[in-house]
Amino acid sequence: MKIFTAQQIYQADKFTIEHQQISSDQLMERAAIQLFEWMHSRLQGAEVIIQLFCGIGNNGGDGIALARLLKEAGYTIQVHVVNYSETRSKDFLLNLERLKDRKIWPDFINDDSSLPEISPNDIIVDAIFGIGLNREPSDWVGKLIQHINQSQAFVLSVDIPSGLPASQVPSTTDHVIRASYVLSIQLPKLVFFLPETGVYLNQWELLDIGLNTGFLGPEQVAFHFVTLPEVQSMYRPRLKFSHKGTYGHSVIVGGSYGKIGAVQMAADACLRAGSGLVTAYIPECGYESIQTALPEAMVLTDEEDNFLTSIDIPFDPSAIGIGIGMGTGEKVVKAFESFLKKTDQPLVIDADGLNILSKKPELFKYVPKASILTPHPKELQRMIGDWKDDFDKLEKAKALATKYGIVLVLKGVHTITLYNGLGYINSTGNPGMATAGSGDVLTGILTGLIAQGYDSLQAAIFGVYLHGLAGDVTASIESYDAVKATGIISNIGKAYLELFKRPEVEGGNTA
Ligand SMILES: NC(=O)C1=CN([C@@H]2O[C@H](COP(=O)(O)OP(=O)(O)OC[C@H]3O[C@@H](n4cnc5c(N)ncnc54)[C@H](O)[C@@H]3O)[C@@H](O)[C@H]2O)[C@@H](O)CC1
Ligand SMILES: [K+]
Repeated sequence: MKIFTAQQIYQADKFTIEHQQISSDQLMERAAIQLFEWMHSRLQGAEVIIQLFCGIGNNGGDGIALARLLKEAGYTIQVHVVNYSETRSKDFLLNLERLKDRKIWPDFINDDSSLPEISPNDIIVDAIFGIGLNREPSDWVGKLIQHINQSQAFVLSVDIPSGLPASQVPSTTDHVIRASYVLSIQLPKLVFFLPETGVYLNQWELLDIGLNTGFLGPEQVAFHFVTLPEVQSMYRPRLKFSHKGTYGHSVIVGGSYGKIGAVQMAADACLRAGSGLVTAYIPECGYESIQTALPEAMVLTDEEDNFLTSIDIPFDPSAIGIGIGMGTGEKVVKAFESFLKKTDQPLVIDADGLNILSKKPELFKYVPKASILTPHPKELQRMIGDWKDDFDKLEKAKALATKYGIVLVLKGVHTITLYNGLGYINSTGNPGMATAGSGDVLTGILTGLIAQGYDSLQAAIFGVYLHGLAGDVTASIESYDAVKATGIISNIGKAYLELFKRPEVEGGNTA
C-alpha cells in the first residue's frame, strides 16, 4: 500500500471530485458517514456524552458533519468550534449551516475562552486540524490540546491527531493530540509509523471514502506500507518435483564463547523459513551444543575454541548470514575483513558484523552489492552518526543504502526496509518481540529466504513481515510479556499458514 504525501492526498481529492463528478461537500459527507458508521457500530446508541472539537478547515468540516449524523441518530453531543482562524473552509461553513438548521448551536472557543469541562467518561472527537496543518498551533490551541490530553477521555482523531504535521516532527510535543484511535481518511500517513511521531496515536484504521484509484495507482511514492496482499504475491510456493537442494544451502557464521545460542537460533529460524540445508560456522566451543540442540543443522568449526579467526567455507553456499554473537575482537575483525574481501555474493549482516563496519567504515566498500544489513537503532547510530529527528534518520540511512547498493533493514516497532531510494514499512510485530534473540531469528529467516531464491529486497520485505507475524502468533498464544525468540522460531510455520488464511473479522491496526 502506497504512503502518499499530504500534497498527493489533496490531488487525489481533486481528481476524485472531477472524475466522479461529485462536489467536495459530497466527498466530505462520505467521510462523515464512514466516521459515523464506525462510531455507531461500536456505541450502539450508548448514552455517553460525545464532545466534538472542530477546527475551521475541512478536518473541522468532517467533525461538524459527523456531529449532525450523530445527533440525528439520537446521541448526546456537544460541539465546540476551535476558532483559530477567520479563514473558514467552504465546506466547513456549509456543514455549520446544516447544523444550525437542526437547532444545534456549537460553542466557539477563542483565545480568551475558558476550557470546556471534560469527564473521563466522555468521548472526544478530535477534528481540530487535519493534514492542512502548516505551522505550529497558537499557544491557546496548544493549551486546549493539552487539556484534552489530560482529560483521560477516549480520543478519536479524524484523519490524523491534531497538531501532528503530516510529514515532519512537531516542534512542541505537548501541543499534539494523543489519540486513542485515529480514523484516517482512505490513506495512512508516514508519521503513523515513525517512533518519534507514532507515539501520538495508539491505534489507527483506514476509512475508505472511495478516492479515485485511477489517480492513486500510477503515483510515485517514497514509502510503501507492506500489508498481507503484497507479501502474498511475493511468496514462492514449493515445487512438487523438488528436493532439499532446490531450497539452497545456507551458512550462518558467528558465535563466540557464551554467545553460541545466537547462531543456534539463527540456524533454527533459517531451517524453519525453508532453507533446504543449513550449516552453522562457529568456534569450536559451540560444536556440541549446536549438534545436540539442532540435529537438522550441520556444523563447521574454526580451529580456535572461543571465537572465529578465519572464515573459509569449503563449498559454495546459496546464502550466508554473518555477524551474530561473533564479537569484535582483533582476530575476529581480521577474519571478517578478509572474508568480505573475497566474497561477492549478497550477505545478511547483523550485530557484530555491523559493529565492525561501524568501527572500520572503510570496509563498507567490500560489502557485496544487495547485501542485507539489519541494524537496530543503536547499531544504526553507530553506522550513520546522530540524527536530528526521524526524517533526518531516514534520509541519512537511505543515503548509506544507496551509496553502497545495500538493503538496509531498520529494526523497530515498524521495521523499515530501505533500498534504492525507497522505503517499505512493515505492518506486523508487537512489543513482545523486543526480547533477546529476536534479531538472530530475523537474520536466520532472511538468510533462509535468499537461499530459496528470493532476491535481497524481496527477502527483506517478506522476511520482516513473516518474522513479525510469527511474533504476533506467539504473543496471541503466550502474551506479549512471555514472547521468547525460540517461541518466535517455533511459530514461523504458523505464520506461513496465516499468510493464506482468510480473514474472519475486520480489524484495526496497532500503530
Ligand atoms: N479535501 C477534501 O475533499 C477532503 C478533505 N478531508 C478532510 O480535510 C482535511 C484537510 O483539510 P484542510 O486542508 O482544510 O486543512 P485542516 O482542516 O487540516 O486545517 C485547516 C486550515 O487551517 C490553516 N492552518 C494550518 N495550520 C494552522 C495553524 N497552526 N493555525 C491556524 N491555522 C492553521 C490552514 O490554512 C489549513 O488549511 C483532511 O485532513 C480531512 O480530514 C475529508 O473531508 C475528505 C475530503
Ligand atoms: K484531527
